[in-house]
Amino acid sequence: MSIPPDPAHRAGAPTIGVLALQGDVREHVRMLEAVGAHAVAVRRPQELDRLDGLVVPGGESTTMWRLARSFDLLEPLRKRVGGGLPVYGSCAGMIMLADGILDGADGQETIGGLDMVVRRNAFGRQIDSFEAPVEIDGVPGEPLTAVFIRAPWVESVGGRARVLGRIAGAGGGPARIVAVRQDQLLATSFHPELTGDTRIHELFVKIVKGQA
Ligand SMILES: NC(=O)CC[C@H](N)C(=O)O
Repeated sequence: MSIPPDPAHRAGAPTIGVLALQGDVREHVRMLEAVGAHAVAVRRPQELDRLDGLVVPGGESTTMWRLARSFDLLEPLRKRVGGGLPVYGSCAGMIMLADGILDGADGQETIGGLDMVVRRNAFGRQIDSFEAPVEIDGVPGEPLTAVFIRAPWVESVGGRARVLGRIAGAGGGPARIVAVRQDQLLATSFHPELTGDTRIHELFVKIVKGQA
């Protein structure tokens, strides 16, 4: 079945979906609209067809995985990612894009596609939520103020995955990877949609348009 073009579609604006199973969907829709994309919430497999890009929001990755499975979205999502759909995953969304997870719930699966292993809830109890300045490759200007909420970090990347940003380790510990890109896939441990800073969404829209 083909879906008629959306009348709200602005000329030249890419249509970017926000996976709306769970998590902070509205905030991403707002940010995407602010940077000139046409943003739509998606929760059905056929809604993936008309997308130029997709955001997988933060939330809770175990719940998101379970819902994706019961809405029959996991396989269609994997197919679209495998076919080159640009996807940006934030926090739980980063977990959903990872090829491997540590400390996942029993049997927890991901969409995958990004050659990295992430550790869920990695930053530990005392600092469940915090903000830190992060410099991101490809994001000009001041370091971003990154908001971390029970965030994962990236243990390792392989293949064509490229580290875009790290934060200094707590108490002199090792720096931790918090932003990764592999071709048209982008992932951050943090939540840019919760700040007024649109630079990560701008970068993603450029990736969608083939300009970055
Ligand atoms: N803010 C978030 O998205 C947190 C992610 C969450 N801890 C998870 O494992 O899914």
